[in-house]
Amino acid sequence: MQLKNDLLLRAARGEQVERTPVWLMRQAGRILPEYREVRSSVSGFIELAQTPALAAEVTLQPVDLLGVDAAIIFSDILVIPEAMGLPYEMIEKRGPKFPQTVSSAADLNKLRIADGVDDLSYVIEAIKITKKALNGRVPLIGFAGAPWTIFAYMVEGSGSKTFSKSRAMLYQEPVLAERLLDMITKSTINYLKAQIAAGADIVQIFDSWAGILPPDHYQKYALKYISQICDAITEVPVTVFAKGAFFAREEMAKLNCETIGLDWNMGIAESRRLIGDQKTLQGNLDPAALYGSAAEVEAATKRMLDQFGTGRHIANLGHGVYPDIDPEKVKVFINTVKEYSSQLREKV
Ligand SMILES: Cc1c2[nH]c(c1CCC(=O)O)Cc1[nH]c(c(CCC(=O)O)c1C)Cc1[nH]c(c(CCC(=O)O)c1C)Cc1[nH]c(c(C)c1CCC(=O)O)C2
Repeated sequence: MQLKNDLLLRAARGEQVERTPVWLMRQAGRILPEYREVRSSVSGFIELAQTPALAAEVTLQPVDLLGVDAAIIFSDILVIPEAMGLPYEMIEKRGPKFPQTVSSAADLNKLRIADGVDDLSYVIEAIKITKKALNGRVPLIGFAGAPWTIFAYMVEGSGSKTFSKSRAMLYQEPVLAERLLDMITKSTINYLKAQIAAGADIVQIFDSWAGILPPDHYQKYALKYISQICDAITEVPVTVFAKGAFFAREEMAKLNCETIGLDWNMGIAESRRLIGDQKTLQGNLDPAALYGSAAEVEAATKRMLDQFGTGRHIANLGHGVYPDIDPEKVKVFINTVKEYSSQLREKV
């Protein structure tokens, strides 16, 4: 179906756009009272994510209520370990927890490569329902975690300040680590292809824990596998967001992807210089900027847009929106992008 608003896809491919498209990482979630209401009607996050009609409903909320230029399917990156045989729990106010983890070949031998269709049929179903309900209004973003970030959760069993267990495995058991990374990569390719077949118009790979690896390990244990995913996904544009990987920007420019996400520590002009003009850049307002007054949010958003200019850009925050941000401030961010980026193009 022809999309009515395909700004995001055109910007990703480097085509001319009338204004900069805008969406927010983690837009489907706790910032909206409407989300919390749906969430409270079920036992918790996992039940919500596994009930396709409700997952579709909360995916649509930011499109209807905030006016973003894309929907992102409501799910989590941790559905992949679960589909491989390592279930997770989501502990209220604390985050994800894996009752079992991977620390030996015996643990790894119990896992399988996810096929992405049968194992994750609830996500696929949610995508189909969402696409129908969107009726072409905006594109739908599919996503997955990057292999390194998924590996880190599977080995560690939860979030961590240092991820020292998962980093230790790279030194102590590199062959085992590579086997696990390879299984995650194959599962992720299957999963992203299933999302695309169900209707995802673009996919994003989240490498949230990129920033804890040294550059040589990032190349060997992270980018190598991201690169395999980028090469395998030929159907739709791909965005790679590697939080904290400022040291890898030149290497990332070589990936077979359309868009590179920037976090808020990454300088915009410097990133453009390192990455070149063959990629679209996505980001990168400090998520904490939305704690400012409406006038401050507007000013900060304009400064960001001035720096990106009218080149290849998708506006976003530098990481996910914080749960206690006032949705009104999110609207100021979105509306400023829409209005000011149109004005910038009228000037040239
Ligand atoms: C690292 C990571 C996770 N999940 C995700 C990442 C990568 C992005 C990033 O770096 O933030 C990605 C994710 N998680 C969720 C989405 C939904 C789509 C969206 O709006 O972006 C996406 C894209 C829903 C969610 N995932 C989670 C929630 C909150 C659960 C709830 O409603 O109680 C939501 C809406 C839970 C989650 N899931 C995860 C953590 C650490 C937590 C707990 C902390 C937190 O709440 O942010 C793992």
